[in-house]
Amino acid sequence: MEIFNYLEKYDYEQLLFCQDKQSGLKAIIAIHDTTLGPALGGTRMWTYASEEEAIEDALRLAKGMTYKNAAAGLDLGGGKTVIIGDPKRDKNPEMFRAFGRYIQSLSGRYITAEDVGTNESDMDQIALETEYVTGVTSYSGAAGNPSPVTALGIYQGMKATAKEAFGTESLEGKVIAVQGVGNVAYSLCKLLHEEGAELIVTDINKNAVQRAQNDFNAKAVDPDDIYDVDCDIYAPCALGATINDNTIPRLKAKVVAGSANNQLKSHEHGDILHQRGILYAPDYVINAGGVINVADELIGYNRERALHNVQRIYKNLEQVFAISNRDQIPTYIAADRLAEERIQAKKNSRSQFIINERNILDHRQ
Ligand SMILES: NC(=O)c1ccc[n+]([C@@H]2O[C@H](COP(=O)([O-])OP(=O)(O)OC[C@H]3O[C@@H](n4cnc5c(N)ncnc54)[C@H](O)[C@@H]3O)[C@@H](O)[C@H]2O)c1
Ligand SMILES: CC(C)C[C@H](N)C(=O)O
Repeated sequence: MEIFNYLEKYDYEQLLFCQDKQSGLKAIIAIHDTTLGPALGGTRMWTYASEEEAIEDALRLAKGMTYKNAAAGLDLGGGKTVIIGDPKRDKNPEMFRAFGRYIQSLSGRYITAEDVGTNESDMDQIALETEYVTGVTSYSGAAGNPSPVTALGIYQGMKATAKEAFGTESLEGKVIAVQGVGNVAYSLCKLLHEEGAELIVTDINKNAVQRAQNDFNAKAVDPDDIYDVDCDIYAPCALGATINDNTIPRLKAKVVAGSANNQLKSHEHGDILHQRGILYAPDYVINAGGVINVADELIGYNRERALHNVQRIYKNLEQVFAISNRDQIPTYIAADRLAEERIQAKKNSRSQFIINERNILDHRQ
């Protein structure tokens, strides 16, 4: 990968490599854009096949956070970290403390939180070294695990998408295929089950599947079969790029709405969904509940306010569908426009986030 060419092409600000031999930390922090404020984005721990794959993931996820935070109306820029390693085998507290010191060295340009492979205890370790971490449990007024709130946002967004696609927001009796029943999707399935939706689930983790079968009467299929099932809604809630050349022709759903980041393998797959009349709820608009929740920590966490703000996802999606209908464009382009307009408006008055000016962190107690 020609790194500077890539950074220039998608206008990234910064890419950092952090190494700590003692703890085994190998982290890549990508800061995409800090026009709206400090970059907030989670830390993913994953076993990447190569360093290049890890860099690419950090970069793609960081850009997604810029758009997510902008579309959610937050005064925050976009960044993300990936830690190379197996979260089940390679984690240790010292690793997250070393990572915390690297975050601290950025003086607030980047703030972290949970993502796939990391949890509240990891954030608590990071918090021992830096204040620039959210989703922690270790002090009063902490937001804790963002996943249930992300699930609430997906649920709201799925209802808005169903209203657009089926003419009713009710999910009762709808058949919903859920790929990956981890932290977010378990809470999502609970809400869907309570509303009377029929669930078909899959996961590479058999225990996760079993739990969904027991708790929500879900039907289970093998991981690769989820694309072929007869359903109304496909909810990708595992990893990214599952909307691609191989899977689109197999989808029976009229709606794609789930929690995974970077669901489209590339932009053209958003075009193909549009041409086929499959309504796509842009990933970073529908899955913003978690970041809206942890961002509230920065101004003194208030659960009621955070949950109230998460309800905005319904309206944000209505706005995306309205732009898409008005301009006859795919929903992913409509969402990008929404986010880019907000960033551009701010850019007209100032560019990068510099810590020594008034900003969202001023409220931190
Ligand atoms: N946790 C949050 O608050 C949050 C917020 C926004 C977006 N997201 C995104 O939502 C997705 C899920 O996040 P999570 O926190 O629930 O993660 P998680 O790790 O708890 O759950 C993911 C699940 O997907 C399963 N999985 C992985 N590959 C699979 C495959 N090929 N087929 C089927 N199942 C597979 C895993 O076994 C796991 O159970 C991720 O893409 C994450 O980036 C999460
Ligand atoms: C809680 C958030 C800061 C991070 C979350 N994993 C996301 O992708 O939105």
